[in-house]
Amino acid sequence: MTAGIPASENPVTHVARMPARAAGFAPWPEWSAPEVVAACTAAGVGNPWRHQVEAACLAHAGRHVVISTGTASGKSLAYQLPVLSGLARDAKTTALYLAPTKALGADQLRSVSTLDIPGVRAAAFDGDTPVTERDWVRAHANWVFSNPDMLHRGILSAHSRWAQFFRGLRYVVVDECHSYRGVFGSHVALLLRRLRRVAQYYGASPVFVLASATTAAPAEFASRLTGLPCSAVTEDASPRGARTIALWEPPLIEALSGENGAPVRRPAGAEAARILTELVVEGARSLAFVRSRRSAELTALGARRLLSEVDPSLTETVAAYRSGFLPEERRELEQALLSGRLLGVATTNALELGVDIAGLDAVVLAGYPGTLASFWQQSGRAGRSGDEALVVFVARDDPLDTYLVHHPQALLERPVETAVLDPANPYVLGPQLACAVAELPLTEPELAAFGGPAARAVLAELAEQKLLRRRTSGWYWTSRDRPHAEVGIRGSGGDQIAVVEADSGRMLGTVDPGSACFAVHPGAVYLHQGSSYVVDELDLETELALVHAEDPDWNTSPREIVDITVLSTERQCHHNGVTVSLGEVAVTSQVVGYLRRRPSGEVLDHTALDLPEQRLQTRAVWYTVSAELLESPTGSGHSVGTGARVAGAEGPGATAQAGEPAGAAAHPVRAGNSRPAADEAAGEPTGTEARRAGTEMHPVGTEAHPAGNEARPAEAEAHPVKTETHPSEIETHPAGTEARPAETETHPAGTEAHRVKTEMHSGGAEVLPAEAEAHRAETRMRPVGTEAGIPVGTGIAGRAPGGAGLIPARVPGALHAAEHAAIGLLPLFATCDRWDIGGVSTAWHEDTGEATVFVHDGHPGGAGFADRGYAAIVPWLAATREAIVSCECPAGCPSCVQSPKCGNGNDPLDKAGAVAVLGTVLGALRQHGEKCGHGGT
Ligand SMILES: Nc1ncnc2c1ncn2[C@@H]1O[C@H](COP(=O)(O)OP(=O)(O)OP(=O)(O)O)[C@@H](O)[C@H]1O
Repeated sequence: MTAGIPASENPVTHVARMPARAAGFAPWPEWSAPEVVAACTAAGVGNPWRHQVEAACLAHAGRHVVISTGTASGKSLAYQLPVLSGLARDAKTTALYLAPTKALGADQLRSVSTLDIPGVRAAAFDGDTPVTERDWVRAHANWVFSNPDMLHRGILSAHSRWAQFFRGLRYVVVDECHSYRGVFGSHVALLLRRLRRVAQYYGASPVFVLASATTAAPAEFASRLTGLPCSAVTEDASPRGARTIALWEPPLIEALSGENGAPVRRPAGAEAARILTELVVEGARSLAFVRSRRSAELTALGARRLLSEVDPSLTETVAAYRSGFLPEERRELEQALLSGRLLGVATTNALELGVDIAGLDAVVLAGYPGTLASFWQQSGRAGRSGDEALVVFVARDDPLDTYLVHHPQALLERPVETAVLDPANPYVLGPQLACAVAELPLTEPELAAFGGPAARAVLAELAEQKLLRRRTSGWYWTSRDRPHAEVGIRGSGGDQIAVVEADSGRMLGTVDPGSACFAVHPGAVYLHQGSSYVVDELDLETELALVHAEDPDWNTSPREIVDITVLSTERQCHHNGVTVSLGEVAVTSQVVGYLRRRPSGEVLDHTALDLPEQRLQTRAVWYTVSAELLESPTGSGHSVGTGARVAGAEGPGATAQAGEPAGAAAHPVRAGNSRPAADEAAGEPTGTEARRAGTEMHPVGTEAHPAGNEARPAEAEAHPVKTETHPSEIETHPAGTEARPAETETHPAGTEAHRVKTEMHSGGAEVLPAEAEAHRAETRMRPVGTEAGIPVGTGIAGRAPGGAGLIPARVPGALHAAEHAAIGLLPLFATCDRWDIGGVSTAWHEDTGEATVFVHDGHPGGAGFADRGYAAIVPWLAATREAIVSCECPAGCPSCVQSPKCGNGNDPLDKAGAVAVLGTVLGALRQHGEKCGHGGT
């Protein structure tokens, strides 16, 4: 695969081999219904694997259980066996199956229906179920396949029509439960509590059977999600072929320079196309996972083009995942791959779930899929018993990907993360409690399931709003209208902005109101099911965005101004000049214009916009560094380029910063992003989504924004996020696309970027104890000290930390760069997408009185990400610093400190300064025994 690549450009940073595993069997449990065993055997499952039997027996015995094993390990049988046996034995028994996507639900329904067990009447009840069939399902189906959205709007809201179904409810299956994270996860957690309450009302207390990709602490997570004590089955006894995993960092392209003259790497999608070509030529059946549908098309196209040069007869063996796969199309694809008619398929993560493809020869992942669970789920598609399989992880231009290819242990040896959710978020609790009370009056003893005191406070507020009434016996819904339609469980709630095609009147999707100015501002490019639209008008009052179909060869990225205010500080620790805090903040932002950029990164123009200010009240983690510590020399006596100028530091903004440090406070640097960043697969069935890519017109740079369009480094297109918010289950794609940061335009700062290299010194690059090992690993892979001009191995464990040695003019760029990278790395600790979070950095903040870097949740009320950041502050910032140091670029590029969505055009950014600041902050935290946080995952 690396044939033809000069040794000096070898993109492979690490190779690992995972041994084969033999199957472990267990006998069919004696309680299994013979007809179920017969049907499974006929379907090819002769003997169940041990973990299947273990989980099935727990469920049968009435214990809530989560099965958390690898890809294609037969998790379905673990719940099918007890459920089907129960249904076959007792005519009154019923079961509910919930999937995060309609497609997965349809797949599972098909698999159950194929077994054709007498007495089992399985049926779907989702947005696609025709109204004429719904009555039949309610009256006759004994296994209902649905999704959380439909449970919320279509089942619980009208539970009396489901009385018979609820009376017999013995099992609730929650499939792919690890996808219930963030705000969506918090909603689903409360939704399941509502389900339990309603079931109880009809006299049922169902057993919950959850299936999950491998995650850390699955029992804990399942218990948090259901509110019930759950056992976990994690010993995977399915057979697996041996796999070789290669980590691949695309080389820098000499001839191209990006934003501010930064170097540019070969796009991961193009690299994946090349690898896929090689694999197809070798006759290997392969899947390439990319981050967006457009990228899937481009990758398949690229591979076909390359194949036409090598062996034209092979071009037809490569296909792209097409949007909106129907179950039959999935089956066709599975068959085509199985039979060898197709050898290579480029796909989004929509094929991660609900597809029975395993035992492939190779899987290519272009870009980190966001979570380790997804990484293993996708790479698990490769591996045939008896044969070697290959997994290639290709890094995108992104700090997290850079970190991972240089720290293989973080990818290959870390326990899979626990999904983060926060059912106590008042923004989620409020609407959920309103629905709960509207379903059935809520009594005092029931409060505990909804968070006790937090629920009480929210109920008091709802009572004040006259939505419900408090009586001695509990809380009662007063309105005749049900609140359900107003509550979007995949977003932050509130009235959604409808995105409508003006000509046809067709509703394409909905956008969260908080994201509308970013996602569907006038002029924005809006993607829906792979098609492109341009927004003509956004009317926030009538909650309408009018669009027309157009596929321009440019993307849009909004620019915004932003401010952040600390509302309360909940936790705080001080460490000699460094303070780390966790609390509530108000982020105000205003989209003031947008850039049109070509996919190459070339900026066409800037258009001003007049849109209202948005306010986001959420949670943030922030750290401050005293001026003394920033300026004082490093512990080793070296200064970090005192007097050095960073790229962009001479721009207008930087000059203002340099001259008036206090002025920086008025113009904080906004970084980050946000929004319900459900995986593409998660949003597959329906959904809306939006992304912000923010920007700021103020001197100091900005990164993203709550939900925005943004430049996606490798694919030059927006990263799809979806939210399921509408009963009709319309699927939408992230509004907006945006250019890749790899700008081809020449930037005056580009020349400066190289100057910085010679001015960097070792100071601030102190290596902290826990990082020493990482450094050693890194040293093995690349000669340290030749990268980025930043020597990295100078630290001494336990030494008193020094200052950052920065002159005031460098502080904004250093903090800005540290913030960009920190946002990129938080997903490693908080199971969020970098789009779920945002950030602001400033050389002086009026609430803290010091240089401050904020990283905040992008959802109202927070989704638990900032809390994870606080808990894992030391490993998080250490990884951030490592990611920057690992990148060989001289002065900052998208692989380390540049953000694709930086509103300020990544200016100023001071890579060496960021390393110095992070080294100093870590030094202070470590010196005080890491009392802040708990050390992370
Ligand atoms: N005991 C078994 N023996 C042989 N094949 C089995 C056994 N159990 C399941 N299978 C087969 O393994 C394949 C994968 O099963 P299934 O889809 O249930 O796995 P999964 O763990 O849910 O997969 P995913 O990781 O995609 O969610 C199916 O084709 C199924 O028929």
